[in-house]
Amino acid sequence: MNSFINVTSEIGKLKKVLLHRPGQEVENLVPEYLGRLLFDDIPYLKIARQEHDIFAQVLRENGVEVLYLEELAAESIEDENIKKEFIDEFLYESGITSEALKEALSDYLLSKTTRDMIDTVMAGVRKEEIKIKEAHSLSELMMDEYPFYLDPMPNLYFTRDPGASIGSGLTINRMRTEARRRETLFLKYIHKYHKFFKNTETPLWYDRTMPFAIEGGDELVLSDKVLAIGCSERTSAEAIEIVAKNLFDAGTSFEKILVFEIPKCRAFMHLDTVFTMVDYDKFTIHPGIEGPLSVYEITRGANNNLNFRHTTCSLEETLSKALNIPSVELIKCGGGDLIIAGREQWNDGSNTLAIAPGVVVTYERNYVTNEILDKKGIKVLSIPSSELSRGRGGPRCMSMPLERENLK
Ligand SMILES: NC(=O)NCCC[C@H](N)C(=O)O
Repeated sequence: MNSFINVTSEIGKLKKVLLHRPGQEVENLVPEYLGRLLFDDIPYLKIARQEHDIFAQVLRENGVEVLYLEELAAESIEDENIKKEFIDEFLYESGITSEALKEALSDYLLSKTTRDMIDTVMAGVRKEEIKIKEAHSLSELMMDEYPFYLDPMPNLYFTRDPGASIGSGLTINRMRTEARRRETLFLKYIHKYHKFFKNTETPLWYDRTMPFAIEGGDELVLSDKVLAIGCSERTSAEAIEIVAKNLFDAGTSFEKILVFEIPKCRAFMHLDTVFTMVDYDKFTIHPGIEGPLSVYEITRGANNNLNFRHTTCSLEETLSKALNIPSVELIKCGGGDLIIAGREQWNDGSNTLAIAPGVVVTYERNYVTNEILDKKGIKVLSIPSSELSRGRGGPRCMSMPLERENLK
């Protein structure tokens, strides 16, 4: 049976991608909760949307079919029973324990069209939006200062992280932080109920119910044989092992998982904050990551076990070996200049989205890195990014490829 997913590289011509157009969830960001919601500043929604629309338009103009998470999610739960199942699960995962509140929120959500309901759960529900009929408990009676019944999910426009396409399957991830954990519910329902997936067989290499954290920004498909996964602030060694085991057990083309141990801090967040592939032999990199790296290789072992090997090669050597080519070129964000690299890295200068070999989408504000890429023969399609960049993610973070052409 066919799968809806086909991603066997980071650079093969992009055919289908999943995005989320920033919505009211961004307007529910307030300074008090920025840190917990993983933002450093508040984007101006109107402009963020214009920028995001340009991103989608650039993709379309280059032959990419753009699908929206919010639309697919709504289409998946149109059936009344599925909608109720979704709401129950969503409220449970949002920590709603009081029966009266659960009822009030369910009624409120069910009174909307499915698409409005999806937008509402994404945006969050403020306390003033609903009335509880009658308080049955002290906690219902005592309204504390916290403004939301359901927290907003402002990170949804980084569709890269809740799931990842690998080969013909998906990982639906367990997000490290509470702030992003419910995001993966949408993918669960899409994978289970959407018509695109219904008559296909799309295996899951990882499932959101598993206890170990993994995020898509750490998952890079270097080729149909080699995966790179960052063991990072967001992704654990245990989850990587499970993904490796499932890929090998299913008899996929993947032969090796390279586990990059990267510093566990926000500046390095995910592996795709540190490097992204832009052409057959070219990568953009965070200048801080060049030195000898701790990399672990996972391969198939005897009796369905995994083999592990620790190496400490340079990034260059590791990547050229992985791709089976004589050498790779590492293009430093900001040309390696301390100030420029610092500034452009802060705005995701190394986080490019390749839409074909040697063709990338980047933020236009990273003009020094963009010029360097251009001089190296890379076609750079840059998009405005004053507001989108405030969420600390670039074009790769804002996109989840569903289908790429296989490389010849
Ligand atoms: N792959 C990525 O690096 N995604 C960027 C996610 C940014 C978001 N504010 C977060 O902290 O999760």
